[in-house]
Amino acid sequence: MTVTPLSKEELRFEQAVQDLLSQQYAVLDHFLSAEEVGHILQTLHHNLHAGRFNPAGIGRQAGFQVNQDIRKDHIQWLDHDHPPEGCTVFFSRLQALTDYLNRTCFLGIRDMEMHFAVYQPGGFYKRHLDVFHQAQSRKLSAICYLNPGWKEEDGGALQLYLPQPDGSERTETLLPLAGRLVLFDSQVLEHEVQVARRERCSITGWLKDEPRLF
Ligand SMILES: O=C(O)CCC(=O)C(=O)O
Ligand SMILES: [Fe+2]
Repeated sequence: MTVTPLSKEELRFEQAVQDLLSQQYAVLDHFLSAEEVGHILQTLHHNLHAGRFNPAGIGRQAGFQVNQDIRKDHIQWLDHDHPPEGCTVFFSRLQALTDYLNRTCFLGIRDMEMHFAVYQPGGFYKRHLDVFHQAQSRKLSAICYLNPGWKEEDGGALQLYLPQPDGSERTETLLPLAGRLVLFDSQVLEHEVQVARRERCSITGWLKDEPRLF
């Protein structure tokens, strides 16, 4: 029997699988190159200045509300079947990762929902879980950051709260570095976005085990 060695990409995906299994989150640095991030940022800023972003809310459908004491970012939903200019590479790479997760972990991911997010200076998102009663289909949260030259003093870190087997909690602090993809278990991990001191941009969304109904 011949065994085909894993490609460089598959090796990275395999590491992400191992990290997800062992610690419920994974970080893939350089998921996008600096140039790819630059192209996506151009589209994001174009859409932002064209007024295509809305204040983000919490909850779904009838339960939806905008509460700027809890979260203070603006978002634009993206159609991954027709990605905006510059975003095709992001969606195809995320799809390749999703296919790998389905093949190796039987996660049964069948859909994704993604939006651009912008936190202006002073923006934050307090500690929360990404699943609502109406959105149990969210399996993995996926966030890809678009912030060239981000430094610790710029704030805006993602703080993950990791439950430990002994009942205690460990925190992990991740800077929103350009090209970095963070994946974590949407059902389990509470997290927050610390106050950003400069504009903080990302593509944020969820890998889901139910297809869209419309
Ligand atoms: O941007 C981040 O680091 C996390 C965003 C987040 O938690 C969310 O949109 O639900
Ligand atoms: Fe979240």
